[in-house]
Amino acid sequence: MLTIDSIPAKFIDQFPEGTSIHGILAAFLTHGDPELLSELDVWRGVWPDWEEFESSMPIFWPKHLRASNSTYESSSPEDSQHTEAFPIILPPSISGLWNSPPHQSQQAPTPYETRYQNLLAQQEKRLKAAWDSVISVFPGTDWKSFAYNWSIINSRSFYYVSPGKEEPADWNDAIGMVPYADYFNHVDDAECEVKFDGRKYTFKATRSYEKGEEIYMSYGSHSNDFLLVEYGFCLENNPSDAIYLDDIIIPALSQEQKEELAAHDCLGNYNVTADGVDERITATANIMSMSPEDWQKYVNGEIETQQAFSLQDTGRIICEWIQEYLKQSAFAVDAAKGVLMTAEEGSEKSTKEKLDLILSRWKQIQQLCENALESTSQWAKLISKN
Ligand SMILES: C[S@@+](CC[C@H](N)C(=O)[O-])C[C@H]1O[C@@H](n2cnc3c(N)ncnc32)[C@H](O)[C@@H]1O
Repeated sequence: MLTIDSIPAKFIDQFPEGTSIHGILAAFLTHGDPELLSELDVWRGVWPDWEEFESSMPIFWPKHLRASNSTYESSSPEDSQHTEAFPIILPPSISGLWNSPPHQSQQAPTPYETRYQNLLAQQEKRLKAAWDSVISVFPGTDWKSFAYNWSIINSRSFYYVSPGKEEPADWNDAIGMVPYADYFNHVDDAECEVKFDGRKYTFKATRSYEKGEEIYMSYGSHSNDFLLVEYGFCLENNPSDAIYLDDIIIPALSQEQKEELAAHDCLGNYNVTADGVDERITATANIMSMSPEDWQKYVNGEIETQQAFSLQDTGRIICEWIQEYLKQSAFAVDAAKGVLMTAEEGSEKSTKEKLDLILSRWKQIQQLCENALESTSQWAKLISKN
């Protein structure tokens, strides 16, 4: 394995404190001892090339295709600094932006971890921090070489924590590279069991495979927005696909409601899947439709759920939130189609491919919203009959 433990200490010690393991591994692949690196040649020989990352990962797309709430003007020092506004075409979990109100980002009383939201901004922050560290040690570093190695690690690493060490505060840094195991492609419900015993990985097929059949593994239960940003692809069939309603719900809450919800761990990360909404969304819709006294009784389990709130009121509020997301999706689809028309005139093939990918992602989101609407309205009606 290639981990922080296999890199010579004198290489690691050059980096400023706080440099991510991800950054040091990428720096090692870029500037490490050629003799040590030559041992990895066979493995590295079949890695994808830079062009593949450039075309598949939104972080490397041209600026007009990746408008986001990132505070980094650009992850690439080669990019010129544009100030003009670009249409928002990426899904909100990726861009953190909306085409029409609600456009505020999450206003929680205390910030919370949005692991599956603001994806591009979070990724740019990690890459930029790693880049700043590497150029402080190797000022002449070539941006593309480093960004390539950083992306290789980003898309091909496995969970790894050094023996005897605590898990790092940032889960993105619990990483190591497992030669050849990084050839596995991802499906959500992979028929392959992956185990890590603290030292080594084992991979075991959980059914028999035909000769030549591809064995997939699972990279985790990730939404398609996450897969697109981190790995450059979306799954057609993804049971873990989800969208988030935070930017719609949180601005509609009073400060007291936010504090109350935060105290019950029900503020933020409002997750919608094709099956419907999570309990936090239900609890939040309830706080809006119930008296404060009843809500207290309900969260403390002092009254039966069915007596506690009107399912129709709760269901109606939730459906309005999902409709709001659908409204946003119509704006983004129009914006993406507008960009597509200009791209077609200039017959820019790679731009067209990216826009087609974004449009197909939006289609998935719209279908997910429709399914969630259907299951929420059924749930509201069905249970109220009981
Ligand atoms: C760990 S590598 C997997 C092996 C990869 N095919 C290779 O050797 O380059 C992860 C990359 O594989 C691709 N990938 C993995 N699973 C995929 C899938 N289900 N559909 C499309 N691309 C996938 C993506 O480009 C992703 O960034």
